[in-house]
Amino acid sequence: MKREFRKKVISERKKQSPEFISKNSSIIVDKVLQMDCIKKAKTIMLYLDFNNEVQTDDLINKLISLRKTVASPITLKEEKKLIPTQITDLKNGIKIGAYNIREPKLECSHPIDIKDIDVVIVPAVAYDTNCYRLGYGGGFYDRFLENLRPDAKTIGIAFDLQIFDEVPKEPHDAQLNFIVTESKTIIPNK
Ligand SMILES: Nc1nc2c(c(=O)[nH]1)N(C=O)[C@@H](CNc1ccc(C(=O)N[C@@H](CCC(=O)O)C(=O)O)cc1)CN2
Ligand SMILES: Nc1ncnc2c1ncn2[C@@H]1O[C@H](COP(=O)(O)OP(=O)(O)OP(=O)(O)O)[C@@H](O)[C@H]1O
Repeated sequence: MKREFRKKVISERKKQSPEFISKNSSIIVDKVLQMDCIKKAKTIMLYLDFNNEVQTDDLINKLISLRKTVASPITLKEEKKLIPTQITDLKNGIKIGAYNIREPKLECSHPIDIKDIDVVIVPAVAYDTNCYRLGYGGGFYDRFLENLRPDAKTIGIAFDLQIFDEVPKEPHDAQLNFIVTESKTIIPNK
């Protein structure tokens, strides 16, 4: 169920043009920067995009220039773990990591205590209209989000084509506080 759904959405997203991806990413980034929880946050974790995900480089640069502490995950494939690690410079502090996804170089930086994170901007393959998320199938974010401070906020960013009335889900699947797309902001209805 999850597998086929994933494949379908990933292939649909892959078909989008570079212009579509960059134009809509920039709309989404502007909306995220207006959010209250982002304005208030001191420490923000967000992903480095791959495979036509909503692009985050501009958002990272803006948050750094606003003097936020910005962290991205280092992925430990075997342990199925994400290590949030500070980024101070997207140009020099990044290398290619697990699954060919860019990640911070640990030698240039240091891990961030998960309890210091105020907001996490989460990647996904698909979301439903009640803010449940379907990821790539590693369970990385489900495990990670369980250990956040209870008052930390989670924001999913995605294109409209990734939003469905319902996605296949299991009891461990995370429900986020907000989803932001190029056309709307969604909050849970229950
Ligand atoms: N930008 C970004 N970073 C992220 C995630 C994400 O969704 N987006 N992840 C969200 O959790 C984690 C990585 N999760 C992933 C899990 C599986 C595959 C994947 O391509 N699997 C292949 C098998 C590849 C292999 O084993 O080498 C497959 O399923 O065919 C990719 C990413 C951590 N970092
Ligand atoms: N909190 C958790 N604790 C233990 N196992 C988990 C947890 N979350 C997920 N898993 C396991 O990890 C595997 C992948 O989960 P799932 O298919 O929900 O991943 P996903 O949310 O799509 O991926 P990701 O979070 O990496 O983007 C499943 O076998 C699931 O049982």
